[in-house]
Amino acid sequence: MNVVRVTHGAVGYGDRTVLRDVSCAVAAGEVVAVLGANGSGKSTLVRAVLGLVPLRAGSVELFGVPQRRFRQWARIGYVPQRLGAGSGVPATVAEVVGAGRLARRGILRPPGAADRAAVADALRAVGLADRAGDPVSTLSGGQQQRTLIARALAGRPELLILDEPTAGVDAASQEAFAAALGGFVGRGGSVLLVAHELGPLRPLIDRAIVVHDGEIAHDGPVPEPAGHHAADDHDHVHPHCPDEPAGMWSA
Ligand SMILES: Nc1ncnc2c1ncn2[C@@H]1O[C@H](COP(=O)(O)OP(=O)(O)OP(=O)(O)O)[C@@H](O)[C@H]1O
Repeated sequence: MNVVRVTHGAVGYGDRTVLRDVSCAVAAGEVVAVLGANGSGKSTLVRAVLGLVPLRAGSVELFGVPQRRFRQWARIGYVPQRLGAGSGVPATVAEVVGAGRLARRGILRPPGAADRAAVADALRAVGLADRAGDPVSTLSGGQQQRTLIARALAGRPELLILDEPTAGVDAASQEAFAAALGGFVGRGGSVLLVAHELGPLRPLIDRAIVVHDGEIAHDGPVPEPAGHHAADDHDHVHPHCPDEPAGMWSA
């Protein structure tokens, strides 16, 4: 079963077309990375999958259901790009992560034992259990990003959609995030992830989609960093984008 399927999707802003004709899918249990140059439309693709920007043509299915009829949003956890959990919000880490339970429990019911357990599990998964009571504003940028990932995990989603989850994040937080994602995938979760640099996430990625010039320029193995092409043992299995900048995919 596909948890995400985009068929001939076109998306734009105003009179600008960003994605012209995009078809791609994420199968249940798969970890798919969306790669591409700055401004190529990676975020636009995941926003279109989530229905945050409308399609001009084509269609999106989520868990086999046309997006316009899909209502089971608790099955999907989303971490947007550079949100900044701490910006002016006096909430504690546990409160922010607890917000990830709202879709599951409904806003008027007080949190129960299952909610508290899910929050504790999510905090442990990202290595922030000891910071639960601290204001988010006292955390580093990487720890704040981990808080947002814990919030998505706390909803016990089946599919995680992450937009550059490790951009600008310190090495310790990147490793903690990779471990949390590995645990999620090990329990059968599916992931669609926008990335610039894969870093410690690389071993988790099953397939890479490269967005280029409004279309999918590559859908297959993770492209090797450009420097590896010179190696004698380089197994040349992937097609190149016509003007792929050197080192764009370097981990
Ligand atoms: N809300 C918006 N209104 C108008 N134009 C937008 C909007 N969001 C994105 N764009 C434009 O659409 C293009 C694709 O943006 P998008 O954020 O999807 O690219 P990206 O591949 O995720 O880039 P980056 O790697 O820099 O995050 C860019 O030229 C961007 O300026």
